[in-house]
Amino acid sequence: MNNCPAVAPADASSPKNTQDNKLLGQSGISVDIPAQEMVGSEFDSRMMQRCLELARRALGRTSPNPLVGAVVVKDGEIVGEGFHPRAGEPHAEVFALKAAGDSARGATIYVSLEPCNHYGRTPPCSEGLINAGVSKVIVGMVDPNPLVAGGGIARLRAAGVEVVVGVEEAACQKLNEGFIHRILYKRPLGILKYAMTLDGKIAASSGHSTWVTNQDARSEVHQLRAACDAVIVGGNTVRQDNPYLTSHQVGGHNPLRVVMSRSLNLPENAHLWEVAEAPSLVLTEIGSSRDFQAMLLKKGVEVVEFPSLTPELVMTHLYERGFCSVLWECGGTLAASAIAQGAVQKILAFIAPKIIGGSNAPTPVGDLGFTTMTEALSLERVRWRVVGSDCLVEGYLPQISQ
Ligand SMILES: Nc1nc(O)c(N)c(N[C@@H]2O[C@H](COP(=O)(O)O)[C@@H](O)[C@H]2O)n1
Ligand SMILES: [Zn+2]
Repeated sequence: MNNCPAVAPADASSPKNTQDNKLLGQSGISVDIPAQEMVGSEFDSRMMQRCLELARRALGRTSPNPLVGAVVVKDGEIVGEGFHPRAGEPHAEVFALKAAGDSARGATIYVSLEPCNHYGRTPPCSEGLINAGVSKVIVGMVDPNPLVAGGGIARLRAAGVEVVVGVEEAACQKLNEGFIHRILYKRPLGILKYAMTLDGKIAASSGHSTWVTNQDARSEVHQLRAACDAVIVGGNTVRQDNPYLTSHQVGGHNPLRVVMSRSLNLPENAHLWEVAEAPSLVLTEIGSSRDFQAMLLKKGVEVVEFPSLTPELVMTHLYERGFCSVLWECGGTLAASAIAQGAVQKILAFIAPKIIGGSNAPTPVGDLGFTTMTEALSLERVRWRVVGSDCLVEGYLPQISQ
């Protein structure tokens, strides 16, 4: 799968989904390249792919910052590499320049995101590159952050550095679709993931659901968790499945495991209350059981009370915590509310070639209030691929007018 995120909305303050399917390079921020056309040589593409490979080493750990990789090339050879490890630490370019040392003078640097041009937690990379004497900068994508937004490229060009923009642009945007969404919409990207049988059920009518999909699909879900900042379930999922929601990867990142429960009618001994491996957060409403809250706090589980617990407010809360991407792994009722409230932009549906039947067996998305097929949400930029014996369908939701 290789598609790019929806970006460049008319109103970037809106948390709702967007139908605007333009590439970042085509809109809002001006970039002098036509999208979809190959920019740069095959060698440039290979170097940019190396940048993305380096960037992925920090998967799940950089929010609210992006994943960025950089490679310094001199006389056709890589002389320095780097990636951004986490917010507050130096940017990818700084690590790559440091590794290159004096060889950076007159060299070309590839970087998957436009070099920054502002004083944030760290100083501007544009100045660092100019001071190091690089002669050419090859950029994957323009930084949507309004503090940068083409300013890094302009600064470099003003200093006489040659700049090429848009090498492997779609792949660079895809890697940072959560960061882009966060910057443009002031919300994390919401990804609804579910696994269902060929007849559209996520469990048997008894509630039994282990396992709908094969091991390959479950490993893919573990990788997905490792790349996300948080994973959300509702109380029903805790009661019925008692999940761990970890990435099951040695040394891999674990997302914050979030439970939404108005009543706190939850089991006392759920796996999610074991926080040695990964942190947990319970979101509830004011007035829910103080005793249960005290028990959770004692076990190290964070509890936050809302006057009214809704997916929309939860996404606002997670944005304020600095998150870029949130995985909804909930049941159908919560999934429907999350979709209706614009808390989901992307769908990942694993479909297993199995039939369970049962008119009461649960389905992935509950009532959306639609009564005709013309109201159905048609996904955009749909891709699918086979994962073991299952099929994974990926797509983006259109904007819902409310
Ligand atoms: N080009 C580039 N390389 C990196 O390694 C980066 N982390 C970024 N990030 C951009 O700068 C903002 C964060 O700045 P501070 O880390 O706070 O100094 C981030 O929002 C991106 O716009 N860019
Ligand atoms: Zn920087």
